[in-house]
Amino acid sequence: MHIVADENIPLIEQFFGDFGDITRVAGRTMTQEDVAKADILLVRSVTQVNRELLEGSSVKFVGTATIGTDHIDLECLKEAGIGFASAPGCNAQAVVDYVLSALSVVVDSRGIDFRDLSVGIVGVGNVGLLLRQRLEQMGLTVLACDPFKEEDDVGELTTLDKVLGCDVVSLHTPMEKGGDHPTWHLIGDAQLQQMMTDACLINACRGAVVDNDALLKHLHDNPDFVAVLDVWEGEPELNRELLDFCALATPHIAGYSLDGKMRGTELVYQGACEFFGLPERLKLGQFLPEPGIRRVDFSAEVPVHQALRTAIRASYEIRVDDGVMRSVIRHSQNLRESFDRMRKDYPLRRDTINLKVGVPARAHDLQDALEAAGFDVRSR
Ligand SMILES: NC(=O)C1=CN([C@@H]2O[C@H](COP(=O)(O)OP(=O)(O)OC[C@H]3O[C@@H](n4cnc5c(N)ncnc54)[C@H](O)[C@@H]3O)[C@@H](O)[C@H]2O)C=CC1
Ligand SMILES: O=C(O)C(=O)[C@H](O)COP(=O)(O)O
Repeated sequence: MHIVADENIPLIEQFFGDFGDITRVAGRTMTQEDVAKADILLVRSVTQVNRELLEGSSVKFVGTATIGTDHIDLECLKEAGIGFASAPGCNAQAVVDYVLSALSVVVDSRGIDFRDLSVGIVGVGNVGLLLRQRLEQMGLTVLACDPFKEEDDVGELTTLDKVLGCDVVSLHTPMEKGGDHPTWHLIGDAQLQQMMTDACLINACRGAVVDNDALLKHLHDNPDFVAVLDVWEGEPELNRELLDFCALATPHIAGYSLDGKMRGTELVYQGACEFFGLPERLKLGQFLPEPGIRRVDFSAEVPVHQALRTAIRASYEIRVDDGVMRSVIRHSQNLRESFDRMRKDYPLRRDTINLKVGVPARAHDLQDALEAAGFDVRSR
């Protein structure tokens, strides 16, 4: 078989080497010609997989090493009898780490405790549910809405209107233009007006879930409003003025932990094995390297809130990514190229669970709080 894969998906040679020969291509500019002779096509979020791309090709299976599938014309694949797999939940942990790091900056800037915050979650799927569990265990007030979920499965649900009343609103829906509950411009002028003037909006799902023009206007009119954007309407293009108004800005890297990326490859490998009736011979565990920073230790005297902030940022520091983004975009002559370059060259980052946190055996509150935030807590 012939496999055509995006050049930025890790471990393709390791997982797909036994399937056949592999050609790597640039995902953003993938053409009909690139995929013409492929049996298996492996993509990321930057490749639009549609009728036009697949026309006349021999593709039998498409895998996307992503959670989101809005770049894939699923109807077209179904009609053509092409097998498909995505990677549900692969980088959910990384997105939750991203939101926790953003929240740590918000609480610092306000001089408050995490537990003083109410957080509204829009979309309680793999990311939203994990976030909810983490935040509730950490003692924050959480409201959530999701028209497709049952309370028995994801906990108490409320309306979007109520969620918009929280101190922080975090978006975790797919990008969907059609259906009964579309998410395209789910947050527009009317919804922003419903939020508190000093509320914080976090978007780490898809850019167009927020009307970016409306958000920019809102930020102009409400200087205390806080926007944290990982995803941008029309990316890799983005509005430089909007970036300047954001409290934290990153280039669609919320899910970019090494663990999340590699898990994405493993999941599409599993999907391909199932589709072609082949045995699964490989497991991700054999490829994941040891984490760099392995352990931080706290004394019993460290206040819980401070230990949480320190551990969260030792694991993932959103302000570093924000600083890189501002500097790169400020000097960029070519926004598209710069945006994709930051993503391609993204430094190695690990999921929170890889960070061991040492805590004295008698410091039970500290242990509980750090475990709630997702750390591997070792009592000593
Ligand atoms: N910035 C990044 O690096 C990443 C972004 N993403 C994006 O985040 C999205 C969410 O990820 P997951 O939680 O894993 O997806 P998921 O599919 O597990 O959950 C999405 C949830 O949103 C709900 N939903 C759909 N329409 C809604 C609406 N109108 N209002 C409220 N809820 C609605 C669904 O019922 C579902 O429970 C993905 O679709 C993807 O686009 C995912 C991973 C990384
Ligand atoms: O999984 C998703 O959905 C995402 O948004 C990915 O983190 C995006 O990564 P790329 O596919 O663009 O590398």
